[in-house]
Amino acid sequence: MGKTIKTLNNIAQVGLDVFKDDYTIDNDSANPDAIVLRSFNMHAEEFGSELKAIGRAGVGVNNIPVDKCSEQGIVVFNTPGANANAVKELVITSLIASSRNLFEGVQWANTLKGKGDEVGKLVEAGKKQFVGKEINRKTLGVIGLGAIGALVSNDALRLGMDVIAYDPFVSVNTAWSLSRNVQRAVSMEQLLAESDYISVHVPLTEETKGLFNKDSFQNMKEDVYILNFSRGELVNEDDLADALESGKVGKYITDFPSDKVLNMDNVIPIPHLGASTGESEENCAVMAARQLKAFLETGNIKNAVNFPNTFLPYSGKTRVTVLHESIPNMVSQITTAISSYDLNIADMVNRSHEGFAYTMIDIEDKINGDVIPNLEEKINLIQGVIRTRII
Ligand SMILES: NC(=O)c1ccc[n+]([C@@H]2O[C@H](COP(=O)([O-])OP(=O)(O)OC[C@H]3O[C@@H](n4cnc5c(N)ncnc54)[C@H](O)[C@@H]3O)[C@@H](O)[C@H]2O)c1
Ligand SMILES: O=C(O)CC[C@@H](O)C(=O)O
Repeated sequence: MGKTIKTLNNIAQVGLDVFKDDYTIDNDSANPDAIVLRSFNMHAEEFGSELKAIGRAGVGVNNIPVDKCSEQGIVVFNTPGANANAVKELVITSLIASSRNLFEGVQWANTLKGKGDEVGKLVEAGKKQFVGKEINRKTLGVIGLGAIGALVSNDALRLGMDVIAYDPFVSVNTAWSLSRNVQRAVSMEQLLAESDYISVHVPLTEETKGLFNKDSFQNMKEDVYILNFSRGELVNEDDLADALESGKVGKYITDFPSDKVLNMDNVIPIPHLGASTGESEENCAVMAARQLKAFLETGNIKNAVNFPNTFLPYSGKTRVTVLHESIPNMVSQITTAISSYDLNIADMVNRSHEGFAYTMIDIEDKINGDVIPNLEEKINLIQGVIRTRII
């Protein structure tokens, strides 16, 4: 049966092209099978009964009510690493450009328009206002060593910086990709105390909201430069205003300007350009679309943030997929329901992730279409089952 995809932001065409044949892209649909978005804020959205999956073409999912989605059996995907290079390039650019007062210098040079032959003389006289500092041999503190933090760390080392990093949950992938010359901070406090520049690359969660506050600013060196390409809410803006005013923070470079921050001195506001390259937008769109398509057609889950990665080779016969709570005795109740229709199981998989679980069971043959709604209903009645889909 045909499926409807709705987009809530501009999504690169090459990503939308993944949805061919049986798919319709309908941005007015009130009840799509899946939604693809970037930074659109979904917190006030109602979900249609057909909505099975949301694909975030990007990394941060703080714009999506993930808990509500889990409870309603809507799988939320993101695209880890797909825009990391784009963000890294802008972080490194901003690190150097802010150290050299490039943004302020360029802005000032533009004010000389119309000064005719005087321009050369004015430039030479005025440039002393913009004397900068070099990043070579300075210390960069990287908070969050995921896809972006690891790339930033490695490149900063290549540029001659010392790098100290903090991430209590560092993944095996990062550990493999990270230069051994990145120093591991034993605590946030150590990183804050030793860094001339701090770049933050953690998700916005209840735990990380306000990570930069009065106490953390106090721990930092005088005149530290902070780069925030993660999310604005990681920083307590009232405390930031004081830290900028006192000179504790020399510059705040942010990809997430707010009205408050725009009114502070020594802020470099960037209009959320971190992931805005053609390459990154295409990578994210294609990855999000492929993951959604695979899930809709086969039930396989890759890169969901609220349900476990789960893969079972798809035979094209009948597959029963069940999103459920991670509690005892679920698999046996589901298989009993299947057996009650005299159906033979060919293969199965069960995975769990932070309180939620996913079971996929392949039936030996294609099952009769009339059985499907009854079997679905029977499984849905099992306590702890969130959503059953028979493909
Ligand atoms: N500016 C942009 O356009 C842009 C683009 C991509 C991502 N982002 C933001 O950057 C964030 C990081 O992206 P990523 O691709 O590197 O994500 P990622 O998931 O690969 O890495 C995040 C890292 O943060 C670590 N972490 C979590 N909580 C932490 C804490 N309290 N202290 C230290 N480390 C902690 C995790 O262990 C993980 O290694 C995203 O969540 C998103 O908010 C912004
Ligand atoms: O879509 C974008 O341009 C930004 C995405 C970025 O904030 C992310 O979290 O991946």
